This record gives sequence, C-alpha cells and structure tokens, in this order.
Amino acid sequence: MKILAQLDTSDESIILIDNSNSVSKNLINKISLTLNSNPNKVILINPNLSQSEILSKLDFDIKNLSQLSKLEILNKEFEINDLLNLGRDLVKKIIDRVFIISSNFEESKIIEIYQNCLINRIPINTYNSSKYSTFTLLSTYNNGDLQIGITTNLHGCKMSSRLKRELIKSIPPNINDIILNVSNLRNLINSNEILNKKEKLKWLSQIIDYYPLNELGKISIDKLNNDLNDLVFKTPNSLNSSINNKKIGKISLVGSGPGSISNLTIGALNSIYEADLILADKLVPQEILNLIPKNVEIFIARKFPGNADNAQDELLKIGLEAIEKGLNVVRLKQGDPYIFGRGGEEYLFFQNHGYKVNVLCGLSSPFVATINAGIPTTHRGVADQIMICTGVGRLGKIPENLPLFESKRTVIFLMSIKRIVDILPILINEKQWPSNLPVAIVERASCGDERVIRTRLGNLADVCNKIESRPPGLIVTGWACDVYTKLNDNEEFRIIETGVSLDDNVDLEKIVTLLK
Ligand SMILES: O=C(O)CCc1c2[nH]c(c1CC(=O)O)Cc1[nH]c(c(CC(=O)O)c1CCC(=O)O)Cc1[nH]c(c(CC(=O)O)c1CCC(=O)O)Cc1[nH]c(c(CCC(=O)O)c1CC(=O)O)C2
Ligand SMILES: C[S@@+](CC[C@H](N)C(=O)[O-])C[C@H]1O[C@@H](n2cnc3c(N)ncnc32)[C@H](O)[C@@H]1O
Repeated sequence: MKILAQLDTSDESIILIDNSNSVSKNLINKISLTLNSNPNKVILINPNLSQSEILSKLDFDIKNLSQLSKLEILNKEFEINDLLNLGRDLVKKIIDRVFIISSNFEESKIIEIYQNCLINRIPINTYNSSKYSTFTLLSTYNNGDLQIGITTNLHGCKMSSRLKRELIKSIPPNINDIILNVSNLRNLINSNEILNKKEKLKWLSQIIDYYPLNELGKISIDKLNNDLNDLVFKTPNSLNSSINNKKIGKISLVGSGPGSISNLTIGALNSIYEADLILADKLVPQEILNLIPKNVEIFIARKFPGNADNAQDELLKIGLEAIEKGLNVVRLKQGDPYIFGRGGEEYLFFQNHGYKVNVLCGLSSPFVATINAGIPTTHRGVADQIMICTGVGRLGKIPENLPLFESKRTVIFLMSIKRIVDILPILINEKQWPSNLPVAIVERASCGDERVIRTRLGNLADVCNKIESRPPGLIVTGWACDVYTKLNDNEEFRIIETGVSLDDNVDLEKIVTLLK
C-alpha cells in the first residue's frame, strides 16, 4: 500500500465516486483536498445530489476560486467506462486517480471498480477500506516548519486523528521557535567563527537527544560555546542567596529508575519533593523531570562525549556550594546510582567534605529493559548468571577485561551501542563468543518510545549501523534471549516497538498525598 504524505495530484484527472443522499464531511474534505492540489480536473459522480447542494456546502477553504472551475459535477450513476473516457487526452483519457467516497456501495460494486483500477493501473482509495485501496493519505498536522503525517493504514481515520491529537498535545506550543533556534545554533557552529566545531556539534546533538524540549528554544551559542553554567534551566538562586537560618545542608544520591514514573520509588519521589536543588543526569528523562516542583532549582549535567570528567567536577562543585549554604541537594541519577553511575565517586567526594551521604537505590535499566524485552535474565537450565558490563572504559577506551563467553550467563552491555563495532571482534575472536548467540538491543526502556531490536551477535554491528539509534540503549546477550521467542533462521533482525505510556494510569496526586 502506498502512503501519501501530501496529495500531489498536479495535472491529474480525478474521479470522486459517491452515492450518498447528503453532502458528507468526507466528500467536502476530498473535494477541497483534490482541488487544492492543483489537478487537471476533479469529476464528482453522484446520482442524488444537485450542484447547488454540493457547492453550498463547500466551505471555500479552496485556496482560490479559480480552482473551483476545475470541479465538474455529474449527476449520474457511475459506470466502469467512466474510468477510461473522462481522463486527459495525454493519457488516452484514462483517469489518473479514483476516490470512492461513501461506504454505501455494494461490496460487489466496489470490487468491480477496484479490479478495473488495478487492470488500468489507476491508484484508488476506498473510504474506510484498506482492502480496496492502493494508496492512503496521511492525516497531517502543519505548524510552520513542523509537518507531521499519521495513518493507521486505513484502519479507521478516527483512530489516526485521535493519535494525531495525542501527538500534538505532546508538542510544546513554541515548537517553531525551538526548531529555528536549534537550526540556527547548528548553522552558527558550522560557520567558521566557532572553535572545536566537531565537539560542539556532538554536544548539540546530545542536548537535542536529552534536554527538555522547552529548553531547546532557549539555548544560545554563548551558553553552548562559553559559559555552559547557564545550561541551568533556572539559575539556582538559592546558590546566590546566603541562607540566614543556618540549615545543615543535606546530600542524597537518588536513583530515578530508567524512565517511567511507574519505575520511580516512593523514596525517590519524596526526595524530589523535598529538594531545594536537583542535580540531574542528562539521561533523566522528561517524564521524571516533569515531576520536579516548580520551586525546586534544577541543573542538568553536561556529560557530553569527551566532557564527562569536567562536567562531573562542575556538578560536584555546584552540589558542595549548595550544601554549604544549608540546602537539601538531590543528585538525581538515572537508573541506580551505583550501576555505572559514578555513585561511588560522588559518595566519597561529599563524605570527604564531612557530609553524611544518603543513597536511595533505583531500578537499574538492565533489569527493567530485560523484563520489558521479554527476556528472563536467569532461567533454569538456560542461564544461572547475570553480568552487567560497560562498553566504555577509562577515558573512553575499550574495557580491557571484556568477559570470556559463558554459555549459562546473561550479559548486559551498557554504554556500548556506539562502541559495539570495536567490542564485537574482541568478543568473537578472543573471548570465544559464538556469532549466532541471540542478542537484543533495548532502547529507552520503560519510556513511551521504548524499542527492542532482536538479532544475533554476529550481525550486531551491522544492525547498529542500519538503525537510527534511540538513546539511551543497552545490549542484552545470551541464550535467555531465546526463551520466549526466537528469530526465524532467515531473519537478520526484528524490530519490536514495545513502548507503552505506563504512566497514563499513575495517579500522582494520590501518591503525593501519601507522602504528606
Ligand atoms: O555509546 C553510547 O550509546 C553512549 C553511551 C554513554 C556514554 N556515557 C553516557 C552514555 C549514555 C548516553 O549518553 O546514552 C552517559 C553517562 N556515562 C556515565 C554516566 C553516569 C554519570 O557520569 O553520572 C552517564 C550519565 C550522565 C548523564 O547522562 O548526565 C558514567 C560513565 N561515563 C564514562 C564512564 C567510564 C569511566 O569514566 O570509567 C562511566 C562509568 C563510571 C562508573 O563506572 O561509575 C565515560 C564515558 N562514557 C561514555 C563515553 C564515550 C562518549 C562517546 O560516545 O564518545 C565515555 C568517555 C568520555 O565521555 O570521555 C559513553
Ligand atoms: C552511565 S550508564 C547509567 C546506568 C544507570 N545508572 C542505570 O542503572 O540504568 C548509561 C547507560 O545505561 C543504559 N540505559 C540507561 N537508561 C536506559 C534506558 N531507559 N533504556 C535502555 N538503556 C538505558 C544505556 O546503556 C546507557 O548508555
């Protein structure tokens, strides 16, 4: 089935076949749509409706009245021959496109029209029936530079318009400013007055990947180029004010879980509500950041590639200053603080400055990702060990201690999708890993756009190159991947969109009252 983002019927002769007794919304839409796409002519064939009835209903959203002259209304029953003699001379009078507008036709009639269109290679769209359509139109949303098209492939236009509404709801009203600001930033970096172009472009792409959409409209080249401190979304005023009542500052390392609110502990939610300042990972997703009360200051770590250590130092400095002013500081870390989260380093830093550090565990991404991907990490007779590895060692190098293959072990690699091309040869050639071992890439676990890509170890690097990644992502390896479902022998990889908005039914108000 061909899916048309925009209907481009320039110079086409189009037939709209309708047998309704009243002018339907769908008919008006199709007349406007076809006339507004600069056709040669649009022929409406309907035996029951008069010209005046139809013209009186047109809400004249047609770009200009001259288009109206291209509309021909024939008050007659449709005949198959109409397909072959109402078209342009250029194509021997064969019609270029057919829309069956109403669903009151007998199925036998629809089949006859559909088959004749197939024989004469005329694209046909039958209202509410994918079976008898060779193309479908997207339901589109345009807002300045942003264009979105959505279709359920003719499984009901109501559904696609409801999905479109949901999608539009999640788009900030200033989306155009955001698009323009980011595009100007990128153009500025590419112009020659910016130093370290490549690095800044990498930072910009991570900011686009992770920062709250709303903030992308405010980021300037100065903030990106010179003083990244300003990447604080709200400058922590509390940092500038001297606290009179000498409160004793507090520091908590809090795991936020992998993404959805449903995977956030009550303890973490409580900390978020009690904090004066939150120092968040860039990985902490929008859903969690949205929970932070408006009065709480937030700073997001600028852990861009190659800047991890500077960002770490800067973060710890801001945290220490705030505690010394008596603030309640929460270091909000993605997943669990101690799973490749530099939690140990941060604990020691604040302890060495004389502070007791509270640590609240969080659901770590490997455990949520495997559950959501349908992989039992241990399974009797298949896997009795779990290992969590990083794809990146000190200073970004490949880890020296990649594990030997162990057939009854499920190994989950974090921070490794961009590195798999370097890691794979070591696993297969030096560590005896079998190239047919089942693996699963799990991206954005527990988020609405969670996705699982199943493949075999030997294909992993190619697959990572083929798909546009949705960071953050991890790689699950081991025979446990095959316990519930296997790839077919001829399948190179299989993409499963597993994202669900878990949080629709989370009644936050009720939970927050529990905290009181
Ligand atoms: O390959 C990918 O998909 C990127 C994976 C990824 C990395 N850091 C990341 C992520 C998550 C993400 O951005 O999606 C992002 C990342 N890495 C880390 C954290 C946790 C934190 O810093 O609080 C975070 C999240 C921080 C945040 O998002 O704000 C931790 C980290 N970064 C790093 C390491 C390795 C190390 O220093 O020992 C470690 C583990 C430290 C530990 O064992 O606790 C350093 C690191 N991580 C990484 C790189 C390669 C960056 C690049 O791609 O060029 C590098 C090297 C560098 O930044 O100089 C990869
Ligand atoms: C520095 S580690 C932080 C891990 C985190 N402390 C945890 O416990 O999940 C970042 C890596 O964790 C993995 N990761 C984090 N969140 C994820 C998610 N929602 N879905 C899939 N992988 C995720 C990715 O491999 C990412 O590169």
